[in-house]
Amino acid sequence: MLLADVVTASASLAATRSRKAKIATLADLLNRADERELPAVVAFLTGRPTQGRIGTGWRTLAELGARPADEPNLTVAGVDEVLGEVGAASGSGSARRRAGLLAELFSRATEAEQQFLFRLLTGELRQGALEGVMLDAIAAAADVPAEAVRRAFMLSGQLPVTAAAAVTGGEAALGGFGLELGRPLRPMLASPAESLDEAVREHPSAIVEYKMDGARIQVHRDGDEVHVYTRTLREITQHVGELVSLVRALPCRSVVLDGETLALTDDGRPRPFQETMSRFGSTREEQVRALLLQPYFFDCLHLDGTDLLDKPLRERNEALRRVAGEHLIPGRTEPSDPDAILAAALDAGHEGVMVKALNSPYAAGRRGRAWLKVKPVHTLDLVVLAAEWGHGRRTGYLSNLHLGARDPDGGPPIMVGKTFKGLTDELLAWQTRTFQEIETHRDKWTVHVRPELVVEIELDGAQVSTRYPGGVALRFARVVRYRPDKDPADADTIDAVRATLKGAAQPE
Ligand SMILES: Nc1ncnc2c1ncn2[C@@H]1O[C@H](COP(=O)(O)OP(=O)(O)OP(=O)(O)O)[C@@H](O)[C@H]1O
Repeated sequence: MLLADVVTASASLAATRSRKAKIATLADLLNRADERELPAVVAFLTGRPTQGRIGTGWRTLAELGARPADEPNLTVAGVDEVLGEVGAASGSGSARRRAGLLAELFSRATEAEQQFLFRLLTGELRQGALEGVMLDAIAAAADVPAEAVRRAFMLSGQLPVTAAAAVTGGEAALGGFGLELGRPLRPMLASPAESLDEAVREHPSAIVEYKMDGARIQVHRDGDEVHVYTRTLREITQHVGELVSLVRALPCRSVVLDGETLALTDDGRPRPFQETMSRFGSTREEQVRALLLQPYFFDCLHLDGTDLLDKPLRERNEALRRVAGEHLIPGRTEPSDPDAILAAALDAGHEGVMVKALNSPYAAGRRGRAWLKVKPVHTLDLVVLAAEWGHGRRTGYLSNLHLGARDPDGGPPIMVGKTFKGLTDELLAWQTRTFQEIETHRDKWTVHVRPELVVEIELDGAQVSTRYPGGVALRFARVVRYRPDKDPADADTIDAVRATLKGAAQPE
């Protein structure tokens, strides 16, 4: 298949808002692709080359300036191979080698292909929102139930692998995906509840536990081998030695645990989220010693040879207590007084509580109602689109953030407001540096960036506005923290922003 076919499909995806039309375009393309190139086609369209990030900066690519070819002749397989070589280049002279390979690739691409490759390599094409559409397209192309595709994706975490299995082996191949020790699966997520009362009414048979203010971890142990993954399935084993030793000492042979990790202050309050996240990228010994992470487990997906994913929480809970009883998330009870647990959680500096239905299976990768979160402070996770240079004390710093909500149909983020509130001096310095690394262009006041960073914003709801394309604007927005554990695909949608309109119209 020619790269040009993928580029054309990508353009038609961008040109329509209809989910049905997108699925039809994708299914048609998948059907035309050769078995061997199918994974690459899926990877390119969802903006994630199979080789992962190639470590190519925007500037390097912009400087290539290759004259475009007249006729399309690049194949998907050919491009995939070159990107593989680029990704594999290491050691001395590797930067030059990478630039050489890319220059050669770009010189063989037409103008439209150059633009596509550029956006693919800089991560600009990465549209997690397209994932749902792609899952349905795979189901349509392979003529298998969408649920079977979704389940395989949850277990493998990889769309290209799922697509190849669906198209080559049908439902039987998809059914072959199980929980595999050492292969992380997408974590189960929660839905917001209006209030604790409402949540408890919805799940009369439930447990309530703290929603702790840390970072999600998934731990796999097989014998002595332990792996630790983040919410986005990034492996962080080498950074969290203390968690590895702790899990290795648990009374079992094999286990998969789901939980939250954080470091506490001396008086037992959560340390700032930024500090916990910084541990995920560092092996510096002094940093490790200064910030010892503790795990707080809340689910057990596998124990000693038995998969528990499809078992009800009640049963998973028993396994969890048996294997990790000393490291449970606090508060966890079948509540007689849920309000007291919520009060205690807030008192201890956490966000709120979770209410989880005892009869529910573990729905990997799903944001369902089996888990309800109750948080008194309303926040939204939004994507940073740009920032303006500050004034006065903030001269020289990128300050006022332009914020976007996710388009549920897979389009680019939709701007909903700006804020410069809540930024510490440290964050100002950090964002001034970081934004210029992911800059796409700038004008006199504003530096525009690739929509990669997710920031958590506290707000007083939204108001109707003609200033922004989504018809809504944030009210009294302020930055709570950056969310490096989230992809833009995890950001809140424009619908979630609109859902806060009502509250804004009726101040308490
Ligand atoms: N007891 C708990 N059970 C499940 N998740 C918990 C718990 N305590 C803290 N968490 C965190 O909350 C997240 C689940 O909430 P949710 O599904 O709403 O994801 P989220 O969108 O990341 O939420 P938020 O932005 O509110 O942290 C988990 O990813 C985990 O990091």
